[in-house]
Amino acid sequence: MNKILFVINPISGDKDKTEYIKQIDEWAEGLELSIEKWETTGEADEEKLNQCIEAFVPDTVVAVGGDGTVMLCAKVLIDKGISLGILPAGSANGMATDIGFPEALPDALDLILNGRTIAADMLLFNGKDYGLHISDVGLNAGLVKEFEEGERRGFLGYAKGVTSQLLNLEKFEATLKIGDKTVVEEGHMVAFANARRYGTGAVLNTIGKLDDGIFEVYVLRSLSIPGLAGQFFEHIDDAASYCEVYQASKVKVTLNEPRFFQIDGELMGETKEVSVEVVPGCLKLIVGDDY
Ligand SMILES: Nc1ncnc2c1ncn2[C@@H]1O[C@H](COP(=O)(O)OP(=O)(O)OP(=O)(O)O)[C@@H](O)[C@H]1O
Repeated sequence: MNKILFVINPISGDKDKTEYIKQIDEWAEGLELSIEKWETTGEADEEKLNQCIEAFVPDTVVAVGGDGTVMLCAKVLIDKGISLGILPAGSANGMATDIGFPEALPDALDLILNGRTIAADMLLFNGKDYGLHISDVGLNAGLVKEFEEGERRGFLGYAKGVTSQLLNLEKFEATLKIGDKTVVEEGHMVAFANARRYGTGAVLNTIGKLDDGIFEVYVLRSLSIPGLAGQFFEHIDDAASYCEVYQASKVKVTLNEPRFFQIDGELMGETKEVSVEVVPGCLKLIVGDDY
């Protein structure tokens, strides 16, 4: 019998999960399934989830939450051969959108049961932290910092923080060592993309695939209105001068001055150096029909 573990984040997206749980129960009725539900607590979840998986031994784990919940499950499932599915229920559902998971609960549940899986790559940062989606140093990580502080300082504080980030935008120099090639770039952000778009919908590249054994290093050289518009309307001009995209399986980036760094939306503080390598095909991931 197919065993499915639902990992439910009760606070994600500020959404009450009672309706999700009710629909999961109704869906499972009459199907040859053994299901279990487990709620995240926000503390030592990785360790607790590991124990839960060891005890239940599921065939599939389903993240019911946002990108943070997907990431938690992905980390725990590395090299385990257990499929990962998503019921998008966060404020940011970048990963679910990217791989074509439907937002409607019945459709997402149907995909979990009948969908195709791929052997997805993950990214390993500085030899210790895993990422699945998009991570970066510079502008976007600075905005993540303002957002996190803004939650404590209220909306006005947040707006002030974002404005100051954008008004005091300074370029930095980044030396990228990709294989035996070294390039020096100047810009506002260096992003490491296993996928194509941020949770906000902003598209970083149109060539990335989760299961190609490589990732894209995106350098935002300057902020341009056509460039920003392109990111939101998916008309990325690959020959544009405001950005550059490199493909790599391993990269070391050294900055001339420290900048904020974030992995899949989680702020890692300031840094002058980031090394990234791909961990190929380590995650069995359910994807949408059109992915
Ligand atoms: N029971 C809980 N109580 C408080 N925080 C929790 C709980 N369970 C998980 N969390 C926190 O939820 C975050 C992940 O949320 P997730 O990304 O899935 O949803 P989200 O609504 O998109 O959140 P965010 O907007 O913060 O990214 C993690 O920081 C995790 O520690």
